[in-house]
Amino acid sequence: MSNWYQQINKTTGSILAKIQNQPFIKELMQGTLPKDVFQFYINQDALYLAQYKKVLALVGIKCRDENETQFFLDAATGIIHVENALHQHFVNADSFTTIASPTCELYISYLSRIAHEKSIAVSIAAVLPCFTIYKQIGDYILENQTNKDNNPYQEWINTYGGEEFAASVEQAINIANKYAQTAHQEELEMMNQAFLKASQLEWMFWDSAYRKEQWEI
Ligand SMILES: Cc1ncc(C[n+]2csc(CCO)c2C)c(N)n1
Repeated sequence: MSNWYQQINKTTGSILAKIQNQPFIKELMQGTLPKDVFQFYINQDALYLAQYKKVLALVGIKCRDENETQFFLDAATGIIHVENALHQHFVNADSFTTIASPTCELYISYLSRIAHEKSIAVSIAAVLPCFTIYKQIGDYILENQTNKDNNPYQEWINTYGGEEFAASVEQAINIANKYAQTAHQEELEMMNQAFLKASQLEWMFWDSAYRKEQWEI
């Protein structure tokens, strides 16, 4: 499979279009997203990132090439530095919860299960939408917004749009494509399923934040 990502990105294109149309993304772009909704998102995202960085570290040590290992371990440490700074900037410590919402729990549990139980190729496919969807959404907002000077969420938008993040996303895609090249049919299908599921979970994560999803019981 010479360009696995190009194919799966095309197949899952309708999910990206649906994310662009989510009220969370529209209001984030307009700067009208209610503060409490954004706060809920940042809080849940902090819980997500705390687990996601461990998943990335696990993916890193499974890689067969030391440059790939370095890439995922750097990405994991990058989360500690960059994203924690962003969260500290936004999170009001008094209202911070340590309880993951049902969707947050589902997403981190899913990634953790895949990284622990499946091959390196499938594990990379599962962690990839986290990179690619945020890049696509960051770029989409930067290209379409008209309020860069007065959007209260500009710092968040700038983190995921633009050049610096693009280089890291490209590297993640290249590594995924490399493993897809030597994957057999059954493994390719599992890669596709993992990428699809993680993309669906990205949609669900924003949807759950917009609804400030709670445990019903
Ligand atoms: C639910 C959720 N999904 C993806 C990201 C974006 N993201 C988190 S870590 C990372 C890789 C290294 O920076 C990326 C792109 C997020 N914040 N929250």
